Amino acid sequence: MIKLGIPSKGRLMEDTFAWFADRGITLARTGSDREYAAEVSGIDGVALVLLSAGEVPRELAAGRIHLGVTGIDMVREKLALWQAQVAEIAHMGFGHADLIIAVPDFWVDVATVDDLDAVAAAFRRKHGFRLRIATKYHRLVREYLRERGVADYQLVDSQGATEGTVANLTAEAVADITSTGATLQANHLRMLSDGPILASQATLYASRTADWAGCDLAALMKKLGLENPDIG
Ligand SMILES: Nc1ncnc2c1ncn2[C@@H]1O[C@H](COP(=O)(O)OP(=O)(O)OP(=O)(O)O)[C@@H](O)[C@H]1O
Ligand SMILES: O=P(O)(O)OC[C@H]1O[C@H](OP(=O)(O)OP(=O)(O)O)[C@H](O)[C@@H]1O
Repeated sequence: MIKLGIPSKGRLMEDTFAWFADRGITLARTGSDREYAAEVSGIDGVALVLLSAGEVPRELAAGRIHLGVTGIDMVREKLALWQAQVAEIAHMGFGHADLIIAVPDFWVDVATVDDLDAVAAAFRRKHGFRLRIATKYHRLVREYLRERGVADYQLVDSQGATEGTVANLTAEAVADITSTGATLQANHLRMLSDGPILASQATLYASRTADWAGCDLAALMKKLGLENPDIG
């Protein structure tokens, strides 16, 4: 059996169901709204596992699921050497979101990462502690700022409602996902103009560590109209 892990709720789940339905595979939740059980029809040998989008990378890396749907941001944040552990099979064309850094609107002198760097040094001298950036994307933000030579900052962990941290005075800036920009605007934040740290969308991944014996991946790929991936 190929174990296919998909997000258990929300738009990501609905859009995943629709993406597979367009290709002749019906995924459906069974039981009550609260029961995380599901079934697959239109192809044999595939079992569905419903789980949080954030857990899909770990389950793929551990080989507990063969295939999984989640955002590119989730995989690159959670798996250090993601290419060794998973293969990107298909970008699915939904769940588009950009990981960005945003600062308060009234920081009129800060438009770019270079400006943020300058302000960060001044901030530390003035306040005696490093400028705080709230995020749940620790790995991606650290990597990005290191590559740009920004060092005078600290990350503050925020697993949700990240844009609220500035008004709550627990951070001076945020690094989070944005789609329409409405949440940033409502919280009086403005993204830096350098472009996103990462452009994410929902993606179908295959595990390189799972035991594929007895799994007919070729049949599934054919049904989905995709090339057979090299998962080594
Ligand atoms: N506003 C948005 N528009 C489009 N995609 C988004 C948006 N917010 C988050 N996403 C994407 O949805 C995926 C799941 O994000 P989310 O943070 O909701 O996952 P999660 O925390 O694992 O979910 P759960 O609430 O089940 O724990 C990520 O890949 C992210 O890029
Ligand atoms: O640019 P927008 O269209 O406004 O979307 C961006 C928001 O969507 C996500 O939050 P989500 O609703 O998933 O909740 P979260 O705060 O728990 O992450 C993300 O973390 C932003 O807060």
